[in-house]
This record gives sequence, C-alpha cells and structure tokens, in this order.
Amino acid sequence: MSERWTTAVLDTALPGGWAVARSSQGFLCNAQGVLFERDWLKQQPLDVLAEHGIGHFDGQPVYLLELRSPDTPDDCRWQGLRQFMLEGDFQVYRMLGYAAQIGTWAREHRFCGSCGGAMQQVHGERAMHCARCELRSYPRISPSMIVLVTRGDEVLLARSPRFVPGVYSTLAGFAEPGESAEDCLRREVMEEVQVSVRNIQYIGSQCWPFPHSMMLGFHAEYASGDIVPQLDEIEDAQWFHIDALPALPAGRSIARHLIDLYVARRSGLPEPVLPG
Ligand SMILES: NC(=O)c1ccc[n+]([C@@H]2O[C@H](COP(=O)([O-])OP(=O)(O)OC[C@H]3O[C@@H](n4cnc5c(N)ncnc54)[C@H](O)[C@@H]3O)[C@@H](O)[C@H]2O)c1
Ligand SMILES: [Mg+2]
Ligand SMILES: [Zn+2]
Repeated sequence: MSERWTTAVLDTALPGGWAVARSSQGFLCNAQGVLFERDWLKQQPLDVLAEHGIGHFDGQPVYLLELRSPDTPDDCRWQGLRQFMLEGDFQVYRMLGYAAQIGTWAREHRFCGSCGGAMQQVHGERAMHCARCELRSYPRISPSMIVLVTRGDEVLLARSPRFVPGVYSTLAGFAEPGESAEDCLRREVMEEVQVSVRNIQYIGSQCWPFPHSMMLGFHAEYASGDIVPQLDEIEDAQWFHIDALPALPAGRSIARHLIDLYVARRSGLPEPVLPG
C-alpha cells in the first residue's frame, strides 16, 4: 500500500502546510485540486466552525477547515466525497474520507453526551474532552459486514430501492452489540433474504466514510433456504450466473471487489486487488 497519506494529530497553533475545507456541499476545489495553501485559505472569508490537524500528504502537513456554511471563494467549487471515491487519485479520496469522518465526529461532539457541558479537542490526541465530568469521546467507527453469498457458478445479489436503477450488489449490514462478525453476517443474510450460509471466509476490509462504516468483507457459501427479500430494505434479490451479471457497484467499492474476486477465482483469471 502506498504511504502518500498518513494520519497524525497536528497542532493547529503552528502556521503553514496545506488545508482542505469542508461544508455541507462537500470539499472545496479549484483548478489545482482540493489541497490549498493553508495560510491563504484562512485569509478567505470562510465561516470556520473548527480546525483540525489531520495528517500528512506527500510529507506535507494537512489541516481540515470544517465550515458552518458553504461560502465559495472565487474560482472555486464544491465536490462531494462520493465523487472522489468514484474517480481521481485514491490516496486523495482516503485523505478526504478521513477528514470527513473527523469533521463530522468533532461537530457532533461539541457538547458532552453525559452532562451536556462544552467539549474541547484534546491536545495531541484525537479525542474530545469534557472538563466538567471528564468524559472523553473518540471518533466513531461502525463495523459493518458485507458478504457475497455463492452457489457454484451463481452469486446472490440484491438491490435496495436507493440504488441506481438496474444495479445489484452484495448484502451488507451493521454489527449489533454482542455479535461477532460471523453472527452479524448470518443474521443479516437471514433477515434480508432468508437464506442460511456456511463456510464463511474473510476476504478483507475497507473504510467506508459514508458516514463512518468499517466494512468487513466475506465470501460465504449458500447452505439452505429460498430467497425471500426483506420488504423495506431489499427491492429484489436473485441468483445470477457469473457469466450473466447485472450492473454492479462502483469499481473501488469492496462490494465490487468481492464479486470481481469470486468471478476471477471461478474463471481462473488473475485476482483483483482491493484498493487501499
Ligand atoms: N463499501 C461498499 O461496497 C458497501 C456496500 C454496501 C453497503 N455499504 C455500507 O454498509 C453499511 C451497512 O449497510 P446497510 O445500509 O445495508 O445496513 P443495514 O442492513 O444494517 O440497514 C440499515 C439500517 O441500519 C440502521 N443503522 C444506521 N446506522 C447504523 C449504525 N451505525 N449502527 C447500527 N445500525 C444502523 C438504520 O436503521 C438503517 O436504516 C452502510 O454504511 C452502507 O453504506 C458499503
Ligand atoms: Mg443491509
Ligand atoms: Zn460531561
């Protein structure tokens, strides 16, 4: 894996470095991209809610300006995080995914969830602290299982009403307290399509910053049951032959990787690599 982007807790009192700016409209971009000279950006008339020192890109310190409103400096525009996931430099997307998670988490933890007091960023640590009751809050990550259920040359794919028309994907769901990854996977598959699985095989993981999932990806073999889609979540679910697949999710998603990997293995083709 490339190390162009690494996270760090940087001191916002120091000058210099690069900055990205985020609002409800996405990240600020100009013709050069999404990284701005920080000292210049801070002189622009932006409505800054908070600043975070988030890491290094190509060895240079990077800060996040989290904005209250999307005021747009001259020659700039906004681009959503999903668009960075779909195209362009994947390391830039990784940096912005981290920035988005830190910005959202800090914005949602300005007040203590225990006593309601104001919270402050802890110096040198990615944490918010309540001076009144000593509570510390850390960035939130939600473990989620994602699984390709297989039956020989067939794979089980489903579509949610939220998907682009025609697209089918793997099954996924959030872990609940008390579950192992395997428990969650079996429960989600049973809830969403009423199928049971066996031979669960861990494939790999992917950060999914929409808004704070950690996807744990698996292959699992079909064991028993007929597909019965869960009405509110799953619009349709079917077995598809690997030679006759429908439209699939975005190329850099772990959902797509799980499908492409299985097809490659069944077909004796070189295995794809999960972008990371
Ligand atoms: N990277 C990928 O390829 C890929 C593909 C599919 C899904 N995903 C992600 O996987 C995650 C889970 O998938 P899903 O939407 O099918 O989940 P799911 O099947 O568990 O159902 C979603 C429901 O879970 C509840 N929920 C929302 N946030 C939660 C949380 N943090 N913890 C527990 N429950 C929560 C809500 O009621 C929501 O409607 C989502 O973040 C989704 O975007 C990623
Ligand atoms: Mg689901
Ligand atoms: Zn408190």
